[in-house]
Amino acid sequence: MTFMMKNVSYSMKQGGQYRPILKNINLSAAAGEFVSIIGKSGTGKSTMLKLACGLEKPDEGEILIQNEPSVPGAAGYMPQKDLLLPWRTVMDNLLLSPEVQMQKKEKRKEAEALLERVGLSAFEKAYPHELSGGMRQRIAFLRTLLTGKEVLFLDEPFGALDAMTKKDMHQWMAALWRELNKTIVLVTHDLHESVFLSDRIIVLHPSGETEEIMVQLQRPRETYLSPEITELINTLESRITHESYQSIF
Ligand SMILES: Nc1ncnc2c1ncn2[C@@H]1O[C@H](COP(=O)(O)OP(=O)(O)OP(=O)(O)O)[C@@H](O)[C@H]1O
Repeated sequence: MTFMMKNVSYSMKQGGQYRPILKNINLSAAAGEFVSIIGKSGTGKSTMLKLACGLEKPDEGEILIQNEPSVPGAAGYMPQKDLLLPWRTVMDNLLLSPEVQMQKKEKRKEAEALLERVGLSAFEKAYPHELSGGMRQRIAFLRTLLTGKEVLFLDEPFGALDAMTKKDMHQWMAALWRELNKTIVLVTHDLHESVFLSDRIIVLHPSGETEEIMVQLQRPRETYLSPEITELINTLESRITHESYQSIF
């Protein structure tokens, strides 16, 4: 497995007391796999990603990226907010990460090629405020890609986009993922998005338990709500709200 979380538990200090957030989590992704994490708000999805990429340490358990303990920088991470620096151009934003800065010359060439590949070359010298929301998210994703990591953790990258732009982004992401053969773990609230993009979907319950649903739809997938897609979305919705997974804490 390219990414693995084994028996991970994590609690957080809230109001002077530690409260368990994640309990005994087991999660993995094989090389080139696309895995989504869904679940009610506050169940700990973003926390799971921060643990996965080494930004937080678990109370118990083990987290491995390509068979090595996860440390910051072992994987690519795209946080919820795109965090493009407003005073830097698109190119300068792309070259921002410390690991990219170390090989700036090669990475600039790679960045140019990536911009070309996704049709954004004309915006190399633009500033973030000159871009649409969808473009900003594309640039933020390219910045994560430029780190050259095999495993990428994406926290709700399309959450703030309107429905039409989101649909375009889903197709864009699906095509790019297929082409680049990266391992992607995505947190999302959008069930259609999880079905459209994923090989496997993990439902994180308020109890801290997880449940796994395989998506066996052929690729490339329909962008409209076909009966198969609708059925899967309904299944996911019923799993998220399932009675037997009420909080045990
Ligand atoms: N800095 C913090 N200090 C204390 N508690 C926190 C902190 N950040 C998050 N939490 C708590 O940890 C729990 C999990 O938060 P997290 O953001 O991981 O959930 P989530 O499933 O990603 O939520 P959402 O879907 O709303 O983004 C929540 O109950 C939240 O209140």
